[in-house]
Amino acid sequence: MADSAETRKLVYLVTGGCGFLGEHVVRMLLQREPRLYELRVFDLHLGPWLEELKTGPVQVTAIQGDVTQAHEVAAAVAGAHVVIHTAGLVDVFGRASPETIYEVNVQGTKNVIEACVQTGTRFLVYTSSMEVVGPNIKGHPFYRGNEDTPYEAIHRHPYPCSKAQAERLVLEANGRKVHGGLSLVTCALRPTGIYGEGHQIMRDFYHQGLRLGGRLFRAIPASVEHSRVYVGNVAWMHVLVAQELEQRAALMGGQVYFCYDESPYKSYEDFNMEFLGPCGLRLVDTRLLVPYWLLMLLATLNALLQWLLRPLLLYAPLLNPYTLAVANTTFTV
Ligand SMILES: NC(=O)c1ccc[n+]([C@@H]2O[C@H](COP(=O)([O-])OP(=O)(O)OC[C@H]3O[C@@H](n4cnc5c(N)ncnc54)[C@H](O)[C@@H]3O)[C@@H](O)[C@H]2O)c1
Ligand SMILES: CC(C)[C@@H](O)CC[C@@H](C)[C@H]1CC[C@H]2[C@@H]3[C@H](O)C=C4C[C@@H](O)CC[C@]4(C)[C@H]3CC[C@]12C
Repeated sequence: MADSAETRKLVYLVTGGCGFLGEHVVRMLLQREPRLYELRVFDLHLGPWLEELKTGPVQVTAIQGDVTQAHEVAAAVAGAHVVIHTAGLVDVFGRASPETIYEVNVQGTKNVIEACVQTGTRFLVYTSSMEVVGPNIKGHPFYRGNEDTPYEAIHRHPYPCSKAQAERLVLEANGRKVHGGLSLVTCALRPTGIYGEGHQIMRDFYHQGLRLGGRLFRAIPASVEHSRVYVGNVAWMHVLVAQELEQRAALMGGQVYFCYDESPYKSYEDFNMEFLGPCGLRLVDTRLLVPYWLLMLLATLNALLQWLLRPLLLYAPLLNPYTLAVANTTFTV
């Protein structure tokens, strides 16, 4: 589409816009949304890379703010046509308290919804997660499932519980009257395990491998499959949903969609090795040496150590009972 001033009229707000996914959403909007007039990037921690984005035709507004603070959210939302809400505390390693996870992921989402209602913003896209569905606490596999597949979504961990609550709030808010009398249109996207440029967990595996002399030790059978999805495709999915939400409000409003892009079904560790192998790491199969019960014991010891050391330092290894259970349960969409 021709780049002309009259086509540029939309104001987008991306919360969590400096995060792993958020940054890709910001860059995708600048590349693929020709109607963009202003792009507001709202985050607790603003990245220095934002400065380089301010030289283009779109007004990029960096807003340092906290989604748990309703007034800061309302100020950022006011005047926006579309909100893409990616901000969240993605913590399954015990770094944050359950209360903090709830405060950010649930209360923060409530604040975004109420800000849309109060200021008249009609379109809200929420970044939910596969974990809203599973794996559940019973370790039931979810094999090539979709949004309609029956599954007992029972959770105890603060992160999936908070994502499930937030997603429900977003979907229930669909159809609420916003300031000005029109209806709010909401949609939630459930990415599976995202990978790509800037993925911190992939970095953590890489550095763990370096510490172990270029080796990573297989904890999960290759037969366990996880769906993974490239971050650029997840960003594109968010832009597509945002662009279609107005024209297809009746079809998409209040709906939830898994995000998957045909990335190979592999175990989490084997999938990571697609990238870590070429970086010089190798995956050593130690399952004969370290049976599952011993892994669970080590994971439990890690959790105990984390609890004991908390007053002194943050000990948050990749292996804990929750991450082991999730890694060890097939979840493919
Ligand atoms: N990474 C994945 O595999 C994955 C998969 C499915 C869904 N998700 C969801 O995608 C979203 C983004 O995840 P990510 O992997 O990019 O995580 P991330 O931690 O890289 O990004 C989250 C961003 O939110 C910001 N943030 C956190 N608390 C905030 C607050 N109180 N106020 C304002 N900003 C705050 C952080 O500063 C960060 O920039 C999250 O909602 C997460 O639940 C992630
Ligand atoms: C130490 C081994 C047992 C190792 O295999 C553990 C891997 C573990 C850190 C990851 C296995 C599955 C990952 C989760 C999954 O990809 C989906 C997620 C949903 C998303 O919303 C946030 C990230 C995550 C919880 C992701 C986190 C890392 C794993 C648990």
